[in-house]
Amino acid sequence: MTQNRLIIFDTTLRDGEQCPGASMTSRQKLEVAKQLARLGVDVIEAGFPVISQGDFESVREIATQVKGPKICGLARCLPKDIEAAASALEAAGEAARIHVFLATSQIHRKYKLAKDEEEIMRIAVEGVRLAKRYIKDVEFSAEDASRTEPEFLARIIQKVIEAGATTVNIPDTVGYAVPEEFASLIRYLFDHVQNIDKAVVSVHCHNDLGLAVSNSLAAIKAGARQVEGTINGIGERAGNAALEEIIMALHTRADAFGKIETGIQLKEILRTSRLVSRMSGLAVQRNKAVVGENAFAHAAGIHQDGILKKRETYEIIDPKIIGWEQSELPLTKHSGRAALENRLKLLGFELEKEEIDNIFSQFKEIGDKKKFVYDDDLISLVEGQMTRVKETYELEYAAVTVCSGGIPMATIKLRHGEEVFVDASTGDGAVDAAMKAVDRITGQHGHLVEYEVKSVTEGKDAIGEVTVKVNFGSKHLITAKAASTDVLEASIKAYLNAVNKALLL
Ligand SMILES: CC(=O)SCCNC(=O)CCNC(=O)[C@H](O)C(C)(C)COP(=O)(O)OP(=O)(O)OC[C@H]1O[C@@H](n2cnc3c(N)ncnc32)[C@H](O)[C@@H]1OP(=O)(O)O
Ligand SMILES: CC(C)C(=O)C(=O)O
Repeated sequence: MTQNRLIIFDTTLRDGEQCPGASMTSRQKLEVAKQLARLGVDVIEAGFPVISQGDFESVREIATQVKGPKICGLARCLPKDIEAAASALEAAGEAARIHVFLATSQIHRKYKLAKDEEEIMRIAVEGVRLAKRYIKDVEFSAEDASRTEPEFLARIIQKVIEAGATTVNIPDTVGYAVPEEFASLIRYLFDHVQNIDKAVVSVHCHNDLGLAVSNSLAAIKAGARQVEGTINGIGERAGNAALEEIIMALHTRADAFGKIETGIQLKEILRTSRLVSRMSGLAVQRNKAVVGENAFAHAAGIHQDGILKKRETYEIIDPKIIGWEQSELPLTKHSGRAALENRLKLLGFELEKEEIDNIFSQFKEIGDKKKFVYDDDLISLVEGQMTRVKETYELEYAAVTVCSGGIPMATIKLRHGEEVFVDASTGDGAVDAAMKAVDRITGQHGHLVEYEVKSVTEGKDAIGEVTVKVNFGSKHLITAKAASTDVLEASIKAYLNAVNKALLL
């Protein structure tokens, strides 16, 4: 391996599964392990075999079936743990790794383990030696390393390497470290552990302060050549370092981190994230970097315009290289003309500037009422635009009161050129009352032959599209439509459209 090759150690199936509610069945874990192999991780920590028969079986199954990466099992520095791990990993042969750990910080030594430094040193060395009897590839983790006295940490790391550890892991177990300090600790170990070149230095960061990825990257810059983490950053408490974020940071900012190589197949990243989310039952937050639904969705009009002119104006990663189909430009009230026009073109509509202007103002009105403006909403707006006639009368205002057992009453205000007319009417229902009020102003007398309301999209805030067929005397059966998030408004506008059409005949 070259000096710049970074070993990617995935612990989704061990530390990731420690996330409350993320437990997976053996079958699910096997499926995730196969996908991690396709992703190209170097080591899969498949579980902690001593903790349950289920974990033992799933490590054994993964060790038997998954080829490519090393398969690793976790163990405390206890013979029963090490023996269980060695036994579960047997089928992996040369690809097996055993991972023994022991806490080294003062607080863990004193309160959790009730052991002094020398005892901790002895137990760690004995744990590594015993593991080494079963498996050549032994990783030792100094749990809570970032809160351990650096001098003691350096001594214990030196001793476990002498005992045969091939990887020494420096965990920030409780997510306490900050990047510059963590990088200094790694540099300190390179400077103070005499045999450090005999092992790979690894880091394993937790996210309690939201710094897991930053700390991991700082450690890589300081010389760590194995990084541990999980897909989607799942794990104990606030989780582990998200591997997909580390990988994409290294890929995107080679100028900042140097040319670090990994065996990762970038195009498998999204698929892996989605599989882990489904199998663990843990949803990925929408705004999560790299794999969240919004990671490549641009909502602001200015950004959408920039993206349409040159993707790189607002995107530092090409979403296609990690498995996304493309960036998204969702239409919302924040969108501008550029995004609207682009979407209309993709829907196959070539419209005049004036038509787009009309649709744009209606689009903004809908955007104020609904979270998203969907394609079907747009199609309905375009249809309205195409069937639009010169508006002799325009609706300025409508108020309709309906109360159970009472008589519906509508007040309508219409503009006719410079003039404004207001009138009111009762009716057999809200729509009937409104239509009669329109008739009183316009002098038309329409008879509603057909009336249909349909929802254009799903959801409570969906646009309602109203189609009316109105008879203005036997020869004039006129069809007209209108759409609005308020079906009563759509009904009045549809009827008024019919009246305007009749006036043009
Ligand atoms: C930072 C990490 O993520 S470490 C990994 C954490 N993962 C897990 O804990 C996996 C799930 N755990 C379990 O199923 C259980 O805790 C088991 C099976 C591991 C142990 O269960 P129990 O024997 O009932 O012990 P319990 O969990 O109550 O306490 C842990 C014991 O392990 C000891 N221990 C903790 N770490 C180590 C270690 N690295 N080496 C040796 N002993 C250790 C503790 O001192 C304590 O021993 P004590 O009971 O003599 O005080
Ligand atoms: C076992 C070790 C690596 C661990 O999970 C931690 O310290 O967080």
